[in-house]
Amino acid sequence: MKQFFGENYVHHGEIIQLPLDFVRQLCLKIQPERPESRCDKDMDTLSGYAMCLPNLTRLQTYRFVEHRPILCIEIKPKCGFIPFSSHVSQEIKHKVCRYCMHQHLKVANGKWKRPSKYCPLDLFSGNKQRMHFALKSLLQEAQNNLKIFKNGELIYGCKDDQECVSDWNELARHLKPFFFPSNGLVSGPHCTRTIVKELIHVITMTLLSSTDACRAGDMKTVPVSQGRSYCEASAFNKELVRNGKHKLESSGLPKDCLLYKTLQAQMLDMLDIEGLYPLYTRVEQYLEEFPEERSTLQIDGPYNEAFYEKLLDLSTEDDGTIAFALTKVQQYRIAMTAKDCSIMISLSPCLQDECSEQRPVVLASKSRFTFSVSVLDLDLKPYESIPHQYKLDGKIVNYYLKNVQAKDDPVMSSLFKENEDCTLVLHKVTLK
Ligand SMILES: O=P(O)(O)O[C@@H]1[C@@H](OP(=O)(O)O)[C@H](OP(=O)(O)O)[C@H](O)[C@H](OP(=O)(O)O)[C@H]1OP(=O)(O)O
Ligand SMILES: Nc1ncnc2c1ncn2[C@@H]1O[C@H](COP(=O)(O)OP(=O)(O)OP(=O)(O)O)[C@@H](O)[C@H]1O
Repeated sequence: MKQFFGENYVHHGEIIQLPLDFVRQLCLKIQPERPESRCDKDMDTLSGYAMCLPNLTRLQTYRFVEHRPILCIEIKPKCGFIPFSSHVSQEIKHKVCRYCMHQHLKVANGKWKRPSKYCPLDLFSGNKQRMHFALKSLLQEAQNNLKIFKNGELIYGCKDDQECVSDWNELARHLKPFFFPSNGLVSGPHCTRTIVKELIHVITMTLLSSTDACRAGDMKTVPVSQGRSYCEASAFNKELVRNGKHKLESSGLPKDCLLYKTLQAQMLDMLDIEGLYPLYTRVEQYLEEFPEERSTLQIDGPYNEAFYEKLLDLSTEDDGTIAFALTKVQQYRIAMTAKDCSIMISLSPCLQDECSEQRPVVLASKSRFTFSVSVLDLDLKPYESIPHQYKLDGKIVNYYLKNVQAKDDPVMSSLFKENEDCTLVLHKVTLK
């Protein structure tokens, strides 16, 4: 993933050996702390190996400022484009993004209590107004897309499935010394709003800031212009339409910022899961016939130079070969990974005379910060998860069409009203 994001933003960690007894004890200790929804996954307690990663809630580049207070904002932006593939069978997928559709299914399944107004297409638009709206929406309903840490400790966002810290006044109290160090701002709702605005501004600027070159930088996946640059379900878009404006601005992302690189990696999903699934089936059938080929085809790695070279073929013309199917499957896995990773932005206050040209600096109205950005959770999504992706895609779209779009449509909604007359009411009956 370093090829896509750049050397400095991906921390591959180090493999370390641990005593088995320590791992067993650790597993027992963390198990009760794990969110319920994650309990289907277990820690590997038998290998005796672990990955040691740097603490990304800390600044990554300038160790000497480590003693300073540090803020870290973690954003899981999710998929920032609407599929442009001709394999898409439902028109709605060309209009409403997956995140916005998925919100309805997640609320119905009880994963979240309320839907979020966040739409990834607003964040990835590069338009400051839309980005501001997206970030504000994340602050209103953080779900698993936003966390804020102060000195490494979670101060805002969901700890687990149940417990969420989302009090803006409390957040402002934590942030005030960072943004208004010499005070001068009275507390109250105005103060809270001002601080939140400052925070959003700083996040926007860091997300749009230049990052170092990466190897895949010249790899033109797909121009953003090919798909729709806004999502019809975005609350920002709906508000514009209500106000009689129909053209949504998309300023485009600077080509060297981390959001742009993330989006390019996501866009390696060129065929959409609907176009990809038959290719996955082709690979599966081939493997059934020639199981010994699995390692030659590098299905499970090694993710080396040869693997990377194959990813560079961006053609979408299917020549019926296994090679074509496999390339698309592996590109899809990269895209999936980029759709589910998190961006960590660490900020540490600095004084004007301490800021040199070598250090990236972001300015707020009354303070300035040195910062670092990193990408987290970049282990490649497994080949085996493709059938699950295919099923989930169908579920998300069908749920949306049945329960959301149908209700917005006047003809369908009258059908629903008629159906309401047929509601079966169950009464409790006491048997004597
Ligand atoms: O499919 P999605 O979009 O729901 O993404 C899953 C995430 O749900 P989200 O939508 O972000 O709430 C999901 O997030 P949570 O664990 O629910 O916070 C995981 O990141 C999951 O990845 P993996 O299967 O654990 O490797 C993610 O699964 P993958 O699709 O990335 O495999
Ligand atoms: N190196 C790190 N530095 C700081 N925080 C981290 C680091 N790695 C993970 N985290 C925190 O832990 C959370 C979960 O991490 P991550 O998503 O990588 O785990 P996972 O592999 O998906 O978890 P699971 O074990 O449940 O499968 C992240 O969202 C982040 O808040």
